[in-house]
Amino acid sequence: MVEKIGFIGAGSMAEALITGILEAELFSADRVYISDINQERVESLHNKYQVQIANNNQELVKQVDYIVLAVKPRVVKKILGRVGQQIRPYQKLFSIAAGVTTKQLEKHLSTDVPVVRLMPNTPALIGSGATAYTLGQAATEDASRVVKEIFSSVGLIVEVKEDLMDAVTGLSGSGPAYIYMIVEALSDAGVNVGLPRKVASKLAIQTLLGAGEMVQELEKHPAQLKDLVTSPGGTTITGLKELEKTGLRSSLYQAVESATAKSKELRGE
Ligand SMILES: NC(=O)C1=CN([C@@H]2O[C@H](COP(=O)(O)OP(=O)(O)OC[C@H]3O[C@@H](n4cnc5c(N)ncnc54)[C@H](OP(=O)(O)O)[C@@H]3O)[C@@H](O)[C@H]2O)C=CC1
Ligand SMILES: O=C(O)[C@@H]1CCC=N1
Repeated sequence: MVEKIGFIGAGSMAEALITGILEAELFSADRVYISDINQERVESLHNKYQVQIANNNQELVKQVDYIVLAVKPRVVKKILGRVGQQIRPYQKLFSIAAGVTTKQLEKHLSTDVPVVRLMPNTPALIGSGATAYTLGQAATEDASRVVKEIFSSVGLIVEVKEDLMDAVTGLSGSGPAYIYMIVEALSDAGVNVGLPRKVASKLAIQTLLGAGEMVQELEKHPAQLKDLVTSPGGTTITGLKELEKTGLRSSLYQAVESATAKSKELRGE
């Protein structure tokens, strides 16, 4: 893209997105700007990716077309209180802060600044992210087109109504961590029954990848694919019985529900 993109907050998620968009060659490093209160962090990302350093958030806003707000939800208000009025209608504000609504963001801006609230996830780092977005009141088809172009370069992107953004945060925003925990637990479980750690980890990861790809490619209901693994009176049904007994399904329901509630709480209203 010929436009410039800048990240206010150069933490984990900004790094995942920067890596993904550079890898996808959507932006060159001379068109990507970062600013962060942590100067060590800024230097480290600059050295690693050759992205441009803005001395502060005000400088960044002056330099770029697209501003990605990638700070923790609790500092959004303070930052936009300082730079919000500087943002011009030809620019676009993309916020990835969990819980913070487009209305809350728009309070600090001129009424005609396009705002998009997004919820990406860390696999964007390797081009396998999942992002949902919703448009603010001044965001038109043009904002939608730009968001799709940028975020489809790092994975899947879907538009949802704003009242679903907290649920997205509980499911796919936080979801990679649930899956990493499952991989770790499966690998430990393999070690528990005698497999060497490396073998157990490799098998756990590939099983997860294979099952994920299969459910995506075959477009079958996951229960149908589960049935294919499950021989009558066999090993799988014995394992599944344990997962039902110990409540894997209800644990996941509960995790997504609590994370969704937390997303709402983070907006501080
Ligand atoms: N991590 C994830 O998987 C995802 C995160 N998000 C959202 O992205 C946002 C960032 O999350 P994440 O990357 O994990 O958080 P991080 O804490 O890793 O990154 C935020 C960065 O912003 C810096 N910062 C704090 N205050 C300012 C300021 N005034 N100006 C500029 N930079 C500042 C922080 O510095 P310091 O640490 O010194 O405070 C930190 O380096 C959050 O709102 C989160 O909800 C969305 C999707 C997924
Ligand atoms: O844990 C968090 O609050 C952020 C939002 C989604 C993923 N990480």
